[in-house]
Amino acid sequence: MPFYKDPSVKYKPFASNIKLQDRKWPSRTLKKAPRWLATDLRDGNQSLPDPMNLEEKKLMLSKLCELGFKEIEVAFPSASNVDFQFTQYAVKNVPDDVAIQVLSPCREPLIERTVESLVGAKNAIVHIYLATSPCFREIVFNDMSHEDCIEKAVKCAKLVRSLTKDHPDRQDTNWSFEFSPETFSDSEPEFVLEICEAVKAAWEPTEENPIVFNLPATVEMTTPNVYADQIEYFAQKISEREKVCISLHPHNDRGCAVAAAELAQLAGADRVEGCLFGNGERTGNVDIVTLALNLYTQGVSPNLDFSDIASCIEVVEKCNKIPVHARAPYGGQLVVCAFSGSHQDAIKKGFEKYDKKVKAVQAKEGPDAVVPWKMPYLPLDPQDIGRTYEAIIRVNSQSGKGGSSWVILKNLELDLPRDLQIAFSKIVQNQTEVVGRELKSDELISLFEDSYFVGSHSDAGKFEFIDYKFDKSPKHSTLSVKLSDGTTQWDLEGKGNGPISSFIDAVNTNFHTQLDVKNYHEHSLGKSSHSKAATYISVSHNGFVQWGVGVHEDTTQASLLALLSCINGLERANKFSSI
Ligand SMILES: CC(=O)SCCNC(=O)CCNC(=O)[C@H](O)C(C)(C)COP(=O)(O)OP(=O)(O)OC[C@H]1O[C@@H](n2cnc3c(N)ncnc32)[C@H](O)[C@@H]1OP(=O)(O)O
Ligand SMILES: CC(C)C(=O)C(=O)O
Repeated sequence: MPFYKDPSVKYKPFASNIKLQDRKWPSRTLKKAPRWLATDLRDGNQSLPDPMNLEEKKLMLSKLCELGFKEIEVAFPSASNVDFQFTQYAVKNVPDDVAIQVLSPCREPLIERTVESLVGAKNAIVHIYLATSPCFREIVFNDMSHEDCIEKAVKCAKLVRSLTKDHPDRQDTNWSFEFSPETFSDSEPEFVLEICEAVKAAWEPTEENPIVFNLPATVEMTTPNVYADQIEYFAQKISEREKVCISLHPHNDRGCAVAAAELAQLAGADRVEGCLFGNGERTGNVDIVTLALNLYTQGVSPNLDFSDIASCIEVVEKCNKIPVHARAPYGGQLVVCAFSGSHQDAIKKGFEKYDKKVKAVQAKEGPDAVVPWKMPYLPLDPQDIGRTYEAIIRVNSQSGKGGSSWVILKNLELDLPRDLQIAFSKIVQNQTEVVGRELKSDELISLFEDSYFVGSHSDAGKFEFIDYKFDKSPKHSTLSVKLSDGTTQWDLEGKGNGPISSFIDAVNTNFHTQLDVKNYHEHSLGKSSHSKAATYISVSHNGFVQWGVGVHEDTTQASLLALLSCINGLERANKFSSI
């Protein structure tokens, strides 16, 4: 098959059929959430290679309710017994404020079976569809005329009416009605209006219980601005607008479903149908997670709760048996991760500034005060959707010092001084090249502890710390320190104006070395009275610089451990011998 040099011989550009005067949507912004309809159990389910079994359907339904959906399309009840029975399960089990929606084609026996499945529901929406576009009328319905199409839709609307709101035995249910002119976006706009007016007249909606006209981009065929124009045109022209709820049902064939849904809401739509993480026919239905969190990050409540996105992903993956893409907006595993050095640097600095601001504002205004989010590379605070900060920064060969020091800070609470960050990042870089992949957090932590002999690794070097005694005098302090290498024990003594200089004196005198302290940093760990001190020291010896880290409840011992860490580092690099 050729990939055409001139595709216009085969594909014609979408001929926009809208003559919209004075369009309003381009200058509007989204200020409130739409009514949402989750169709994971219908459009989502019908497109799965392995449709959900009963247990999976129950799990999905319960998750959708928990997320806060108030309208859920649970099935196509005339398709199978499983769909029928599941609708009855939903009737009995959804909370009273949730409306169950089901779908049927415009085929009378199927409509009857569909409505039967809803008997006993508190709130039910019967949804019927009929394709209206020239392509479908010609190909699927064998040249069905406009008139025949309208007649069929009206007949079915009347049938639904007689089986629901006009049925004397079914008055305990709050019945609503939805009509979808399927393939709306490829249909003649005037014809869509004509068929919807006829269906509306047959149903006779009220302001309190409007009819839902769901206007699907059954197949996405053009740019989202055209869909927005089509919706604005319909919204302008349909009569009794207050008795009509305009619903969107965008598919994602061109990858623009989210944009199309957003622009079409600006154009006047009230409601959006979609699926979690964009499951659905072909490329999927519009992704409701993205739409909702797009609103959230603009400061608009989506009226859906994604505070535990991980459990949402877990349910979606279990029920659909399709993984959520690692780059799916907001939820994807990699979307809050930065591997590259400059991104990590910016995020690390961003968190330092933000945390400082939060502390200052909360000290002034109380612990519940919230600071507006301003963070390079992260449009959403990962904590808001239940993701931990540890996952944000991950380290591979593209990372710089900021990434590995962030992981150490978040896991060990060690706030490494800049020069130590640089020294450690060289060790990390070397290791990522050796293994040829990302280093996981626990590998980085081990690498750090091994390199600087901290924590449980403090015994890994040649010298082990046994004990010390420090006599402070105004002129010259004296330090006695016991070290061991497992076979020999050294009792060293040195003088200086503090424990560090005394230790250096003790080592230089005993081992005939010329150690010189270059850097010293210290901070406390933890907030309790048992908090520890973390000390970072670098020493030079014969032009070679080695960093060491010491952590201990006793500040002096923390410094001595850091010095011993330096000596063990020098020893390991064969740099700890006298000249
Ligand atoms: C865009 C959408 O997602 S629409 C929803 C689609 N979902 C599904 O189809 C899932 C459930 N469907 C099913 O299980 C089956 O299709 C059933 C049980 C409903 C019907 O099965 P069948 O009777 O075997 O019909 P079949 O599946 O072949 O459907 C095609 C028939 O429906 C007709 N049809 C298609 N859409 C509609 C409609 N909206 N209204 C009326 N008839 C329609 C077609 O013209 C065709 O009729 P024909 O056989 O006279 O040519
Ligand atoms: C039934 C309708 C709403 C549909 O699924 C579509 O057009 O994609």
